[in-house]
Amino acid sequence: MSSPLIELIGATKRFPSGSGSVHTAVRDLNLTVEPGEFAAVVGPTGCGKSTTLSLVSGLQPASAGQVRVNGEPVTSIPDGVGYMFQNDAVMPWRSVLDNVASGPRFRGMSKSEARRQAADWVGRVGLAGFEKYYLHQLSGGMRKRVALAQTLVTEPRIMLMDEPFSALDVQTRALMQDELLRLWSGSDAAVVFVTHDLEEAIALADKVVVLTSSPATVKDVFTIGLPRPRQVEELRLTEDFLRIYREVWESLRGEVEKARTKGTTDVA
Ligand SMILES: Nc1ncnc2c1ncn2[C@@H]1O[C@H](COP(=O)(O)OP(=O)(O)OP(=O)(O)O)[C@@H](O)[C@H]1O
Repeated sequence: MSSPLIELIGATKRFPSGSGSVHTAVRDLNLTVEPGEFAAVVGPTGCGKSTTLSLVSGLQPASAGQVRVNGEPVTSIPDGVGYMFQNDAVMPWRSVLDNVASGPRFRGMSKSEARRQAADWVGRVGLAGFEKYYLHQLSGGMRKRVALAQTLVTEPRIMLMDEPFSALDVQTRALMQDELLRLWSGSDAAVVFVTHDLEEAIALADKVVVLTSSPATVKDVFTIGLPRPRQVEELRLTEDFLRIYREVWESLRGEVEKARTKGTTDVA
C-alpha cells in the first residue's frame, strides 16, 4: 500500500524557553493527509497549530517522531509545497502580474512563460484586467486573490494554509472560501488549513482535526461528509452542518476551556 502524501507519526516539537527550560509545543502528534484531501486543523489559541504546519513545511525540524511527505522524511522544504498565511507574501513594489509570476521565476522559469502562467492564474482568481495594478490599489479581498494566485500558480501538491482569510470581513471571507474550494476542486492537492474558526473548518474540509490545548496532540478527527460542490454561506444554514458543528464543538470546547483555565484568553 502506498504511504499517505503527508504523514506525521508521533511528531513532537520542543522549543528552548527561558532559563534553560524546554517548552513542548507539539507532542506525539499523528496525522495523515491524502492527495486531494482537505484537512482543517482547529484547536485553542496557542496550542501548536502553526507549529504543526511548520513541521510539514520543513521550516522546523521535529524534535522526535517522524514527519514524511510522499513517503520521504522531511529534512528541508519539500518540493511541491505552496503556502498561504494570514499576512500575504505579496510585494508592494511589484504589479499583480509580477507578484504572481515571481514564484515560477524563482523556480527558474523564463520570464515570458512565467508571465503567461501568471496571467492565466490572475484570470482564474477573478482579477483579469488588474494585471498592472499595484497592491495599494486593491481591496483586502483582491489582495487575497493575488495571494491565492501566487500559491496556485506553482500547482502545489500540498497547500499549507495558516488562517489565510482571518483578516477579511465576513462577506469577503465567504467569497474567498468559495473561491478556494472552486480552485482546489480542479486539482489533486492535499490541503492542511489551520483556522480558529470552526465554521470555516467544517465548511471547507473533508476532515476536521481537533487538537488538544498545549501541547498539541490530536484529540479527535471528524470526517465531514457534506456533499461537494459547496457554497459556504448556504451550507452553514443546513441541519447537517449544524449537527456536525455541535458534534465537533463538543470535542473542541473542553480544550478551549482547559486553555482558558491555563490563562489563555482568546477562544478557538
Ligand atoms: N520558534 C519558536 N520558538 C519558541 N517557541 C515557539 C516558537 N514557535 C512557537 N512557539 C511556541 O509554541 C507554542 C505553540 O505556538 P503556535 O504558534 O504553534 O500555536 P498556534 O496554535 O498556531 O497559535 P495561535 O492560535 O495563536 O495561532 C506557543 O507557546 C509558542 O509560543
